[in-house]
Amino acid sequence: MHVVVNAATSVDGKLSTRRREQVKISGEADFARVDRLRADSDAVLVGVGTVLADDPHLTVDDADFRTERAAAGRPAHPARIVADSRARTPTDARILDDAATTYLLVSESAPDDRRSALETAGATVVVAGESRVSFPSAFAELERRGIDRLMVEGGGEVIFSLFEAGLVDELSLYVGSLVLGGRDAPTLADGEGFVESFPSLELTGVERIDDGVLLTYDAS
Ligand SMILES: NC(=O)c1ccc[n+]([C@@H]2O[C@H](COP(=O)([O-])OP(=O)(O)OC[C@H]3O[C@@H](n4cnc5c(N)ncnc54)[C@H](OP(=O)(O)O)[C@@H]3O)[C@@H](O)[C@H]2O)c1
Ligand SMILES: Nc1nc(=O)c(N)c(NC[C@H](O)[C@H](O)[C@H](O)COP(=O)(O)O)[nH]1
Repeated sequence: MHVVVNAATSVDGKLSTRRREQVKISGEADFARVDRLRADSDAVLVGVGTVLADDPHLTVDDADFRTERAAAGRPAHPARIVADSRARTPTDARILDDAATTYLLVSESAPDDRRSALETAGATVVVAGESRVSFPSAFAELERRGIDRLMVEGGGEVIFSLFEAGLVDELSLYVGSLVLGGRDAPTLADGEGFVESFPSLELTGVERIDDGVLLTYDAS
């Protein structure tokens, strides 16, 4: 599986405010680039933290991109994936509508009633990990289901775990020209943090977009 992490941060490295409210950091051109990245992917993954904070839809906006996918025999939208160990995703979340397939990655500790409520709401549940979703085994299962190109849109907890597991191949980071501040605001990679053997990246691109800059890295 090829994993591309895409996110937008403020110049001080924040994904959103200390209240975890969604902030539109990207401008029009960068959101168009993100839409292209989604259209080129078999699936888009976020953590349950992002679902609870943003209620995202994670579909392709551009009709031409959807037509292109259909012409290639692919569904109009990539599959959507939520990492959600305890099946906390609300059953009325936009990500569960029938616009696209939605996989819910849960752990063995997810309550049965929550699992079946979310299956009834349209999710395809994949169990991977004892108390927390294990991305290596979840990705192996998703690969068996035909997902080769995965886009990850955050948030900071999930992105840290993917770097920790050595599962990131590419990173595209849009840095918007604003300061969000906040010692408790989510950043690109939160989690426990590294104290040694820091993942090192190779800078492959620097491009001005809207009033910010897009940095692309090879991480494999
Ligand atoms: N600017 C951007 O590009 C961007 C992108 C995305 C999100 N955001 C913002 O970021 C914030 C959400 O980020 P977040 O870090 O709180 O949430 P997140 O990374 O989206 O989700 C974190 C949750 O995922 C679950 N999870 C399951 N398996 C995991 C694993 N192996 N490793 C890590 N997490 C795992 C955990 O909950 P369980 O233990 O219950 O499973 C964890 O609390 C929101 O404010 C959102 O607006 C911004
Ligand atoms: N590239 C990017 N720039 C931003 O300024 C921003 N706030 C996000 N945030 C990513 C997060 O995952 C959002 O929840 C989805 O971008 C919402 O996706 P929809 O529009 O509902 O499909 N992503």
